[in-house]
Amino acid sequence: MRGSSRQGLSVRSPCHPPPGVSSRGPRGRFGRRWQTDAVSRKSKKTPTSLVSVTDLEHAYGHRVVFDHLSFHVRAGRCLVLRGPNGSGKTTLLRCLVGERPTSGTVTFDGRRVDESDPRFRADVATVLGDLDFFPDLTVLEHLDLLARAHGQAPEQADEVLEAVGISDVRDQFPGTLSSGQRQRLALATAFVRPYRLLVLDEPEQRLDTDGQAWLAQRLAADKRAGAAIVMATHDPDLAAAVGDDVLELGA
Ligand SMILES: Nc1ncnc2c1ncn2[C@@H]1O[C@H](COP(=O)(O)OP(=O)(O)OP(=O)(O)O)[C@@H](O)[C@H]1O
Repeated sequence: MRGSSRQGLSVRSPCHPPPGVSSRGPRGRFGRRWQTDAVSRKSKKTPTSLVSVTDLEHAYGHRVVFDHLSFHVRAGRCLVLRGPNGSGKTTLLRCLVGERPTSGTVTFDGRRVDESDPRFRADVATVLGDLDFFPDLTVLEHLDLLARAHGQAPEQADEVLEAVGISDVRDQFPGTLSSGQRQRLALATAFVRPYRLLVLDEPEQRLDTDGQAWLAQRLAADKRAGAAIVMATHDPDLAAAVGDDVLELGA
């Protein structure tokens, strides 16, 4: 565990605390760039809080990844998770979308998160890790299936393909795509459907410069449209372009 002088946020790394720092003391820190009221030691549940996290802890066996973590995310805001490899960003994102934490609560729109709840699934889009695509569905067929499942017009898949910049591979199978094209397809699976909360794990990875710029613009537009975003990223430019609040996990 490194660093302990923190403004109220509790994040714990898997490592040992330094001398004088309680193993249950507050950890993590606010980024300086984004003054925030969305991340606080004590979660303030307001009518516009879409996501509320209260006293969250997650451990793998005896290894505590974080504890005493409380924050909330409002509609139209983006919370950026930062921190070195292994600091717990993915684990936290997974807890937001249904992985059972060791203790603490996560609510979405006032209800405890339950990934089997159709309302939750309708409202929350995720791009977490490398997605498993059906090997014998084309790029277009994947998006078409998702668009229809979420009640979208048939042309929605084509529009998103165009927007994400992979319309030229629309008839290819996922196994034939480059890694950057796969990432664009992964993002398209979220963008082809409506959502109130978007949860992203390093969405910038494997994107070229144009793709990164487009992604930042798209996420900014999502916020203006009222979506909440929680995003782990190692890209300071993307964080600066989209983030309103930042939660740094230590290591
Ligand atoms: N299923 C698991 N079983 C045991 N330990 C795990 C498991 N998943 C993650 N961990 C451990 O939990 C810690 C946090 O992992 P996590 O993937 O959340 O980190 P991260 O901040 O997302 O890292 P990165 O920046 O590399 O993506 C790591 O030490 C990791 O080894």
